[in-house]
Amino acid sequence: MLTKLKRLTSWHNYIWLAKQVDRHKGPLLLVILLHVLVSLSGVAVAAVSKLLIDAFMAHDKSLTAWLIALFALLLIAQTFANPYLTYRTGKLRETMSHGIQLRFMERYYRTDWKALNNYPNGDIQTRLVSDVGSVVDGWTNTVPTIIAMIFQLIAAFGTLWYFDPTLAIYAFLLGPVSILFSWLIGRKLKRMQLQVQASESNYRSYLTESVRHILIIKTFENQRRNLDQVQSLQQQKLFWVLKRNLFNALVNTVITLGYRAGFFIAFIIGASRLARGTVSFGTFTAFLQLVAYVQGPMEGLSRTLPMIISSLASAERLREMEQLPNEDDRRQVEHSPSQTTAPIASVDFDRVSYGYDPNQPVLRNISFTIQSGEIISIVGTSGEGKTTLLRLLLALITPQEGQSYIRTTAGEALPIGADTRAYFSYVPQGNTLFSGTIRDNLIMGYPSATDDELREAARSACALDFIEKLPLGFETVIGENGIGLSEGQAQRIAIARALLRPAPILLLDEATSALDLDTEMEVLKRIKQLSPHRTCIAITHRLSVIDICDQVYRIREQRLLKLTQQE
Ligand SMILES: Nc1ncnc2c1ncn2[C@@H]1O[C@H](COP(=O)(O)OP(=O)(O)OP(=O)(O)O)[C@@H](O)[C@H]1O
Repeated sequence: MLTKLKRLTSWHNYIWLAKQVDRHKGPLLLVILLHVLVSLSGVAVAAVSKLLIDAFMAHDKSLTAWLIALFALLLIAQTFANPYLTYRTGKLRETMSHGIQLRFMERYYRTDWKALNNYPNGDIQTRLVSDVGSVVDGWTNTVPTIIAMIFQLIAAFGTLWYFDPTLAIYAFLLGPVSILFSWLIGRKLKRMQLQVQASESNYRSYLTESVRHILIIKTFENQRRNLDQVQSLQQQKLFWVLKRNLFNALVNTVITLGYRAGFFIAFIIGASRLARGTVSFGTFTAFLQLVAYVQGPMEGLSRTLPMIISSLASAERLREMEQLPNEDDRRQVEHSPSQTTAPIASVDFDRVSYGYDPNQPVLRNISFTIQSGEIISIVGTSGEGKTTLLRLLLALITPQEGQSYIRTTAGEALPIGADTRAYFSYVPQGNTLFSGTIRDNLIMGYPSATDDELREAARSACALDFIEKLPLGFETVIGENGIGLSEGQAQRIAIARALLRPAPILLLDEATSALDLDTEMEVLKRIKQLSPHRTCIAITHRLSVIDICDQVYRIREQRLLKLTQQE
């Protein structure tokens, strides 16, 4: 925990926070300026009110007229400045958080896939929404408020000093003690803020998962248990939120006590001096307003501490994501292989070993050569490492030992990495459709596909018939995860999506498991007849499919074995 606290206040966080505002300096300066002007206008109103009362008392008509006009002008300016400030702050907050969120997502997509496995969806969402919000609030609210308060404090104290130095000193009394006190207890507050954020993340992660798995919760009649768990996480969150709030309330009480005591003493002294005639009515009126502008900022500055802590804690959490390793991007290729790369000759693995935990290999010393156009089947019992092999091909994970290449007909050997993903099209296990139309889903890997290409891919995946029977055809809107379609239909759309992408190697991870045997055979035959031929690596549990494959491999005890016809 102590190292966490040290990290929180490390200068890296301040530098990171400063970088976030780089592209918004102009609008931020405007917001700060408006904040300062609004604060100073309060002091100006107090000063003018004093001069106006004194001018009234002195029966100075021309000065009174000028001051009335100035007084009205200031009040009108205040009325319009506030809504304008709210508008500008709102705009800055939105543009800033959109920018940070966009950069976060860009970075997220480049992050090593395995490193992201440690972060549940809810946690990522908390960082993306709450933490970005807290960082942006720090810039658009806390920083301008602090600067404006400092200006207000100096101006109010200076004005009061000018009118009556003794009253100024009383108004200032105890303020610095409050500020010092609040900064001293800041350390404890930091610890609580981190706990609040951690409990918030756990809670969100659980809610996200519960919503995603509603079907399982209902069918396993797990509602009560689930609600109990929600309640228990709520209690944990409540505990830390209340603890922090209680602590904040205590601190605020002490600060307010200092503030009130200062006001009380200054008021009594001011009133008695008014009675004795040593201060004017005008000065006393100004004092009543200015005392608030001296003590208000001091109180406010003490109260900004939790906001600063919260922004720092969020900066730390967002930086943590940025520090995750990048996936291999030695040669980022942003184009499709059909346009710029030579046709492939083969995919080669040379003594590749991999384990999610390096001490426990899932695959060991795997070697194979798959020639272009071949259809390969990989079989093996559950948990042997078949999906892991596809992940290695897609460079989602990197071998701990050995080499893997794509060889082109031009004789190049391209090491498999993030950039060689352009050679692959993939149908993962499970339902991976997005909400949107069927067309939106199909063109994901090939946005410029023509209608004919779309229909051809759907036909090859045995999906055209049922799509055309839908009233809106390819424009039919489906829900998240393909809600509204049967499992087999969703699978055929996922296959069509992969076929449409102009990539020479097709990876199927139990992609036909929800299809009946005839449809499965039909889909695989059509893939085999595709022109140009594609290399296809299919994981399957159905031995009947094996007949149409050129090679069959089995994974057993971490090894890859080539099966002969007899086996
Ligand atoms: N993200 C991961 N992190 C850690 N271990 C993992 C991860 N994914 C898989 N494993 C482990 O790696 C091993 C191989 O898993 P893999 O998914 O490759 O098996 P599989 O042969 O495809 O199984 P199935 O036929 O059930 O899909 C398993 O022991 C599994 O627990």
